[in-house]
Amino acid sequence: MKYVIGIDIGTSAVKSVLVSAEGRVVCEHSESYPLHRPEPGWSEQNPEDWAEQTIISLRKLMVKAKVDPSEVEGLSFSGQMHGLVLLGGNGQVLRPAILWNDTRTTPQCRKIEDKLGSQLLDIARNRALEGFTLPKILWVQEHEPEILSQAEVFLLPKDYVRYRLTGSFAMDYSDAAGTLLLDVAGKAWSSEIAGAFDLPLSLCPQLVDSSDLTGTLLPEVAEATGLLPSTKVFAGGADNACGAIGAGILGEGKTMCSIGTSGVVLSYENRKDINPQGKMHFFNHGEKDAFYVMGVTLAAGHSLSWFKDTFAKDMSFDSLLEGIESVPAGSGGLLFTPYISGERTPHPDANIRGSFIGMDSGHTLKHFARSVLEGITFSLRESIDIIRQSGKEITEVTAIGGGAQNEAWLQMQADIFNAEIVKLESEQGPALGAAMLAAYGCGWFTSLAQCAEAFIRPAKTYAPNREQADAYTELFEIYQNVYGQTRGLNERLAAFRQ
Ligand SMILES: Nc1ncnc2c1ncn2[C@@H]1O[C@H](COP(=O)(O)OP(=O)(O)O)[C@@H](O)[C@H]1O
Ligand SMILES: O=C(CO)[C@@H](O)[C@H](O)COP(=O)(O)O
Repeated sequence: MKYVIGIDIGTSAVKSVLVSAEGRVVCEHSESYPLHRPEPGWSEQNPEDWAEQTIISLRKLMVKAKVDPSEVEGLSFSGQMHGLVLLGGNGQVLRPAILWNDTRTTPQCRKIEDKLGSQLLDIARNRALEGFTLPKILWVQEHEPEILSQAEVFLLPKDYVRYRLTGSFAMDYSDAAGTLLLDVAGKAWSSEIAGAFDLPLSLCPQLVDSSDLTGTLLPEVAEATGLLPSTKVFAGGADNACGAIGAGILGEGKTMCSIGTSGVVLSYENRKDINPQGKMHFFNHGEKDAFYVMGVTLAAGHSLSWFKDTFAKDMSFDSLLEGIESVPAGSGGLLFTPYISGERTPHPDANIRGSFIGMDSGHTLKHFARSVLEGITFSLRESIDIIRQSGKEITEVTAIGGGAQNEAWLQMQADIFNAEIVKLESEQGPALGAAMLAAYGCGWFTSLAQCAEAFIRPAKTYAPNREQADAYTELFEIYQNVYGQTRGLNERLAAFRQ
């Protein structure tokens, strides 16, 4: 039997999956690492933790799976997007990585908009958002100039791990698209954008396609993981691009909803000339020369894990959510907005914070749990609506990520999105997508779409329930009012956030 490995460098953990030539996930292993919040709004991780835990995770995967290392032909990566890793001349990490959910860079975003004006949307196809990489580089330029002056190259999280496994630098287009330094349609680093901020283009690594071979394992890594040094390492892609591959979003009209730490609604796009005017992200796909539009809820799964850790620490997700289907739509008049770390789509606002509106003495933990799920799903519906307004039809959505494990939540997505929800046999979309890039890169298939036919298996479909969907249409309208009604209050409260 032959195998490939997909490695997802997530925000909370690295997940490795061993996938057989028939597309069966025969073994998986996960190792977590900490996230540091040294100041309000900051979010950092230690790149060494990603590298160490990836090696540990691969070793444990190989021990558990008991397969001969010679049967593992290749591996590839999926990674949390946008995180800035700055490396010096010897490849040493110069400061902790600044992550996608770090919101310190509002002034740098305004600076980018002022300097580039409409050029930004014309070239990078995306607006300046706190989570993207260029604002983070400008923050370091302004606050830690001595660090930037030592930097030889910047990488994104999975590129750093790949560098540690192979010794070579590269970045694929799907991840480079989230830096704001890429000419997305032209597939090249933008000298206009880099030049506007006095950044040398040499800071940007070599660009590759997601399925390109970037090397083989360093001998010491092979020894530590139990793999062979000849194991082929393919570039990989952004977690959302890999999630799209792992969910079979490989053709016009296909849409997915991923609920991980963040939440994402993503739709395939093969036209490179569309310009969503910054309302949605527009990024390169992991499939060569394809694209996707995407809306992001910053704290989707994170809202639920925050709620559980704060109010029901000793409960598992399953026990917290047990019986929520018996709470009616609208959670007894309780409405939650998931803005606990600010928001992106449709409100790019680092200052907004979440709310529970309508708390009543009759509400129980179950009402709160259901309203958290409803608020997260309403926020994702806002992205669905923007995509529908752009002329795309969305009648079916493939659900992936940790949030796709709960049946009641999947039914709620069908009711709130007014679309059929397809659950797959494995909700490990990004890691599976990374494994598919390796399988395609190894030449097992002639296209990713052919690989998807062999690897992706739908498990169950959830159809909208008319009565519930009608109730949600009314509730969604109320939900959409909360942002405007609470924005001013949150601006005033920001001074008290310590
Ligand atoms: N049993 C479950 N039921 C519903 N949601 C869950 C369950 N387990 C995890 N989740 C949600 O999934 C999220 C983690 O998803 P995952 O895709 O692993 O995230 P990431 O890749 O960002 O680390 C958690 O924050 C939680 O909200
Ligand atoms: O910032 C974005 C996309 O633009 C996030 O989707 C990150 O890529 C990480 O997401 P998780 O998979 O950890 O939720």
